[in-house]
Amino acid sequence: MSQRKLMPGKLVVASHNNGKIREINELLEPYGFEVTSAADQNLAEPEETGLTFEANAELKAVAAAKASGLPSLADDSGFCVEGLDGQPGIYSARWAGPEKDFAMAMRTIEEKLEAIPAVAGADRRGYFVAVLCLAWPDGHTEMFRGEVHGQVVWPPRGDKGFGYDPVFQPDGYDRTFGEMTSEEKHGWSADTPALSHRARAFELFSKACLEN
Ligand SMILES: O=c1nc[nH]c2c1ncn2[C@H]1C[C@H](O)[C@@H](COP(=O)(O)OP(=O)(O)OP(=O)(O)O)O1
Ligand SMILES: [Mg+2]
Repeated sequence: MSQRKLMPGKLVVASHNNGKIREINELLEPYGFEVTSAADQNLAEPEETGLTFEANAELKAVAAAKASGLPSLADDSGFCVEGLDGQPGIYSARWAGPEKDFAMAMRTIEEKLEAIPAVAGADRRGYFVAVLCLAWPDGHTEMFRGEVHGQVVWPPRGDKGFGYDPVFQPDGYDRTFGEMTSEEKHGWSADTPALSHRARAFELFSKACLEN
């Protein structure tokens, strides 16, 4: 299917996560959209019944585009730990429970890694995934995936980000995402074009769908 450009105008960020909404707003900033979020618009939070990041990103984007009548950009993301066979993965938000307790979710990861017998040695590599899906009210969608690989560190460090940021140290850096400003997390201050999973997916999205 051919790629469709997104014309300047109103755009819904189909998310209820403030950390994500803030980052996506920063990434969209240069393009001059009139951005609102699904949270601002009181749109229902769809049940994430998909078994992949792609399926959940599409379901959130399509639901918001249908409900708002506006192009809608959803992000489905998560943290995958190699030693835990990719968990929590698509269940990353759910591991934090209804109270969105990420201190607990980070502790759960560490406890599961520490429970792995020393002979095997826990594989502490991990990576974030973000899939961005843009949906138009007529049902057309475009999808982009970004990943960033690194290590799970313990104890958590830094309070600048959200979610699992304090326990993730990207390859080539000695600080966690929790210790980075959002400019650094996006990759804007380094010579890499994009660093975080979200910034990497966004870069593909902007090249395909936005006027650069
Ligand atoms: O850059 C990140 N830094 C730290 N943690 C992150 C990041 N990106 C995703 N994560 C974790 C936390 C989040 O809660 C979950 C995504 O779950 P996910 O269902 O995609 O988002 P969500 O339920 O929080 O909000 P919503 O679905 O309304 O967009 O993975
Ligand atoms: Mg969610």
